[in-house]
Amino acid sequence: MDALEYDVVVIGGGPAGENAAQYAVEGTAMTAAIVEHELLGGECSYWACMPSKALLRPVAVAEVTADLPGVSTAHVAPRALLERRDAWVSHYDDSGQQEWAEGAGLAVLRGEGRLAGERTVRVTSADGDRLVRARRAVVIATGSAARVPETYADALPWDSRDATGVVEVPERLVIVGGGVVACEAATWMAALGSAVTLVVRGPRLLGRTEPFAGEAVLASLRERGATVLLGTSVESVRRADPAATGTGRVHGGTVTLTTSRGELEADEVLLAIGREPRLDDLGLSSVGLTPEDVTSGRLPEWLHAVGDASGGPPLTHWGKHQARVVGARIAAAAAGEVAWEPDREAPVPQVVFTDPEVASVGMTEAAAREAGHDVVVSRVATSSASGTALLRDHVVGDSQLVVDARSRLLIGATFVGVEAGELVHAATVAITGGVPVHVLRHAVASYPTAAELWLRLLEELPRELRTPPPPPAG
Ligand SMILES: Cc1cc2nc3c(=O)[nH]c(=O)nc-3n(C[C@H](O)[C@H](O)[C@H](O)COP(=O)(O)OP(=O)(O)OC[C@H]3O[C@@H](n4cnc5c(N)ncnc54)[C@H](O)[C@@H]3O)c2cc1C
Ligand SMILES: NC(=O)c1ccc[n+]([C@@H]2O[C@H](COP(=O)([O-])OP(=O)(O)OC[C@H]3O[C@@H](n4cnc5c(N)ncnc54)[C@H](O)[C@@H]3O)[C@@H](O)[C@H]2O)c1
Repeated sequence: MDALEYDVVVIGGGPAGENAAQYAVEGTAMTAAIVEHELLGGECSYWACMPSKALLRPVAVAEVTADLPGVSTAHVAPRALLERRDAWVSHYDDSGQQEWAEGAGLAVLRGEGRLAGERTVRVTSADGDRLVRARRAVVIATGSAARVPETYADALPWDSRDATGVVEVPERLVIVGGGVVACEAATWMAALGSAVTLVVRGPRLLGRTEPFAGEAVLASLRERGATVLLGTSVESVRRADPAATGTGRVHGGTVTLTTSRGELEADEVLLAIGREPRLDDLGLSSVGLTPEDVTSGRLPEWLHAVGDASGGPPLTHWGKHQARVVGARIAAAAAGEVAWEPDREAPVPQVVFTDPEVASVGMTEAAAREAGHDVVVSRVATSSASGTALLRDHVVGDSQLVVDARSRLLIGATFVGVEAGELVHAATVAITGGVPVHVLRHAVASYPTAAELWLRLLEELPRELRTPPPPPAG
């Protein structure tokens, strides 16, 4: 079998894979190929970020109009909302992405990619197998898949693809999980008309964020009619006539869940209990590696992993950042150079697009204390700046900074409420740049913008943090 040859071969054409390929060869004479077995653009473009945010934005705007005298109240129009989603996923057609890739000088090889030895990828498609050799590097960018434990498998539950690709709106929807997918999906499915029940194993929603953030989302979901059962585990699941009807359609008859609080009946059950890197069946053993080697970064110099497949935070912007770093490393190594990288580890921001919005970066207060920081916290109501208060009548939620008192550096921030997703970026910049809080106080926000909340947060810090730390004794 004649092998194709490229400098760089990327397995998986999601946002991480695309960025790794682009950054590795851009401005060089090198060539790159992306191997993709589904839609170029990946989970994010067709079944995750894009459709979910296309569904959530009109819902959020309607919520604001209901809380903003001076405009007529808008209502969600389910059919039009689903059409908006369909437009944002290009009707599940990736020809636009293919054009982008070709324009960027990247080859797209359609088929399933598997490692088949050092610097070698076997691509299997309906046309048969092809070997593709990488002169310099192979990048694993195969993303992640939703977790579906055995208990649920026979009931053919919905996963996030069904929720973002919803076609039939189930009358009664049970969502298992209390994380990001569960909270966001509960928001748009309730807006589409489902009676939503969240079954949450843990004691709170959004367990990895500050407790006050999960509490605000809990109150809001209950206010809009969702039932949220905290501290509840699912013991068994049965379904009448399960049927593989297709993505976003109800997968059969009534589902009965036996939980630690009794039985629940629903027309559909959405599993939102986390994702796992897609590393099985990737031919890792052909180069003596296991999935754990990939997620712990024990890789030979020619092999890289980026995005969800790397086991890092499963977020598009983080995967793309990793991919740009890896791409630049590959390009620099090919030129006999070493890519410049900052000493400070980049913090990972995340925005949860619920109402209220939750945005965070860096460490929570509890994580910072556990890591041994001398923690100072400043927390204010998000409504406490004129610029935030103006945006709607009832601005709910708190915002908080976590500061290391010794270094005066910001190490974490959480914003809940209006413009949270925009407010958090200043925190990301401050942490990335190592800007101490006494300097940050001199970054003046315009009046009356939401960013003035920063002044309120910095004013709440102890006065001694308004000056540089005293020089070390002796
Ligand atoms: C419902 C939902 C909403 C989300 N919303 C957000 C959000 O708002 N913001 C955010 O930052 N993150 C969000 N995420 C997370 C985000 O979707 C992922 O972090 C992101 O898609 C990861 O990108 P990736 O390129 O690593 O993987 P993916 O996007 O999963 O792409 C991997 C690609 O590899 C292909 N592939 C896999 N195996 C092979 C193989 N063997 N051969 C060939 N091709 C292969 C797949 O077909 C796929 O196209 C959301 C996730 C979900 C589930
Ligand atoms: N806006 C965004 O950035 C966004 C939106 C959606 C998804 N995502 C990404 O996708 C990833 C996956 O989202 P997710 O919500 O599926 O995962 P998650 O890790 O956010 O939440 C999983 C939830 O399921 C619970 N859980 C885990 N195992 C369970 C079990 N066996 N039974 C019952 N409950 C169980 C956990 O306690 C948690 O509440 C997230 O980590 C996130 O990074 C991001």
